[in-house]
Amino acid sequence: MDLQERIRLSETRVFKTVFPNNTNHYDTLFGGTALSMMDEVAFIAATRFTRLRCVTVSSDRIDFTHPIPAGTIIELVGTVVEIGNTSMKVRVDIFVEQMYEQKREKAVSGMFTFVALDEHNKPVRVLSKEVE
Ligand SMILES: CC(=O)SCCNC(=O)CCNC(=O)[C@H](O)C(C)(C)COP(=O)(O)OP(=O)(O)OC[C@H]1O[C@@H](n2cnc3c(N)ncnc32)[C@H](O)[C@@H]1OP(=O)(O)O
Repeated sequence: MDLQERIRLSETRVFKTVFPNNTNHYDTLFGGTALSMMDEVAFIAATRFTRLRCVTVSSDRIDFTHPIPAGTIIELVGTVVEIGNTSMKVRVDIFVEQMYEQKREKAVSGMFTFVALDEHNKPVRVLSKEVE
């Protein structure tokens, strides 16, 4: 499998509803909850890309550009966008959709870095020689 195919196949999409148990006193999705969901989706994408044990080593800038109201549907999309030696960057976007109309927009975007580890928790190469 070539690199582009591997990136395509590891793209990870998760839909969720924004119910009141995840909202703040403004009746919008709590930012910390959004970050947790994003890290999880990024983790799944990194794991599906490498099929190795992956840990989050860093999160870069996260932009919250639109509030996410209670009673909406969100889609989180995680994509591997940069591959290092033992690390990789995964971008996660959150799109918000209205339930009862065809309206969708990007609300949050952020970048997470993961490191692949061996069974002794030592960093290992993300890609085998044959994929490179
Ligand atoms: C899914 C989860 O819930 S994971 C839980 C939260 N995460 C964790 O607990 C991880 C804790 N951190 C660690 O265990 C260690 O920092 C490790 C094992 C990830 C990395 O150990 P290090 O000694 O920093 O490893 P090392 O210096 O060899 O760097 C490994 C790679 O990570 C990159 N890296 C290390 N720190 C950072 C950082 N802060 N930001 C971006 N990249 C980093 C390095 O550039 C290197 O990348 P490359 O091989 O592609 O060039």
